Amino acid sequence: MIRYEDVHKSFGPNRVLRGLTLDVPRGESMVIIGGSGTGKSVALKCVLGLVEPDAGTILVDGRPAAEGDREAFLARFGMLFQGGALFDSLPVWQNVAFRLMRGALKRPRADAREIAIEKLRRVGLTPEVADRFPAELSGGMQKRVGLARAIAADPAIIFFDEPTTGLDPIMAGVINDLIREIVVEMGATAVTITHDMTSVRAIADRVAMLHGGIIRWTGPVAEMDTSGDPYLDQFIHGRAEGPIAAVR
Ligand SMILES: Nc1ncnc2c1ncn2[C@@H]1O[C@H](COP(=O)(O)OP(=O)(O)OP(=O)(O)O)[C@@H](O)[C@H]1O
Repeated sequence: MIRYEDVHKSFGPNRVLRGLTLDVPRGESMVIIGGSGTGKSVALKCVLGLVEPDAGTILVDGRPAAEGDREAFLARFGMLFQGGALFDSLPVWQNVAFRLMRGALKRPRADAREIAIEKLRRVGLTPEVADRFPAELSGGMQKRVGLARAIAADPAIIFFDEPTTGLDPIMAGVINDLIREIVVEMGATAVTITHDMTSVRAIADRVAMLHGGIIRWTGPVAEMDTSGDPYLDQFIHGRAEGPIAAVR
């Protein structure tokens, strides 16, 4: 479904992606892990055309990601951004229905509102929340609203960028479980970036570790603990000592 073939990207002298090759199979949940600044976000942005690779190919359903009608291409994606990225000036339901009220996915306002309320319910929020503003909600509720927005248009592919950052462990667990349930029930292809190993175990079918600009290890989440890869072992156990140099 998503295939990276030898993708390279530098910013000036900073060689971030140095031959990224990775397959994300259709309907699977892939979690990308790796240290800060290793290029996880850059890798996702390359798929969406927000960053242009210097070399290599990215295919989505066998077709180059950068080709064709951009709006139709993006309409297939749902995204949950770090920090929720809600519009403060819009009530919750309009945040959820944002993409249903304009562009390729536009539909009548009443329908958009109805879908927003249904998606809010799916993430455990009551219809009363629909007319409130994001600033009136807790961080956990805002994250749920972001999740409802990500699934509003029933996307085939969903990107989750650090979905549990800033949440307490219990709320993080709730969001992890919701993500897992929703991805399974929608049959969506999901790519998640996270530092949170609890999230990895809750969300992933497969894991890919990005280090040194390449995929250092990838495999089913069940094989992560017995990979024998010293980089992966150091990362999943959070050890300061090991082949990955910790910057102090
Ligand atoms: N638009 C840009 N211009 C210049 N440098 C950039 C740009 N975007 C990313 N970078 C650099 O690319 C590197 C990788 O950044 P990226 O945000 O992908 O890391 P990450 O693995 O997602 O990190 P984190 O886990 O901390 O979010 C960093 O060194 C960053 O400074």
